[in-house]
Amino acid sequence: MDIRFEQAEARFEERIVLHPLTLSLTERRIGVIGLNGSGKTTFARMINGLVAPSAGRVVVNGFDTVKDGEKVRADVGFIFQNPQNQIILPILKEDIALGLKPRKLPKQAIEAAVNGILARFGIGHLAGRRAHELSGGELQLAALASVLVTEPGILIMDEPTNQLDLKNRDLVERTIRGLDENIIVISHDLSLIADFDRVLLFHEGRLAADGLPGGIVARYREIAA
Ligand SMILES: Nc1ncnc2c1ncn2[C@@H]1O[C@H](COP(=O)(O)OP(=O)(O)OP(=O)(O)O)[C@@H](O)[C@H]1O
Repeated sequence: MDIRFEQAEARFEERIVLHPLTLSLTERRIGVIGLNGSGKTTFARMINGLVAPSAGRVVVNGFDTVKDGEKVRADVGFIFQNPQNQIILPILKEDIALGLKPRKLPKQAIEAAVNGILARFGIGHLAGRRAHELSGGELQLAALASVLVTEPGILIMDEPTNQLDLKNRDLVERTIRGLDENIIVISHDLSLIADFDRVLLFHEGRLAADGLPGGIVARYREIAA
């Protein structure tokens, strides 16, 4: 994974939400923390080009997120804060197959990929279920499956354990820990990122601290106090 922010800034209607940021990310598991409204989601959305920089640029694996937006989005999977927004088609296995449609694979290959990804997350029994019937934890695992079936090189998750009860939170946390993919996780759940390779702390639209989880979480506690 090679993500570069080069003096990249984000503004919404003249208001700076992310001050110019220069940063290179190569670690496999990166956590992003900070108070509400500190700019975390905006930062994450800039990585897959959902938010275009108002100045500077963001380059992902050699591709500019604006000029080569399609290539970047094919390689950067994004799991939104509300997994309900992730599942578009009513039946889970149909929704997961949808992500593979652009590849024009034979029917059997699509079926094998869908069954394989559902099995990987232990939700094969939910294949024929309607998305709105799933519990919060099941929905989060389904969202993971729907994004990872396309094998993105980088996976971004925006508060993946936010709306979950303790049981589902543990399940989703364990699942995230078991992922082999390059991941960037925004989280208010500090235990989730406690053993990550690098943590970024945002505060008032600036990168306030950057390093190993222990020191950065301590700094966050000072800011929050
Ligand atoms: N599309 C938008 N238009 C206008 N303002 C926006 C937009 N998206 C975000 N903002 C503003 O930018 C600031 C940073 O928001 P952002 O969602 O990046 O923060 P965050 O750290 O992810 O917050 P949270 O932890 O609450 O999800 C906020 O003040 C927010 O209101």
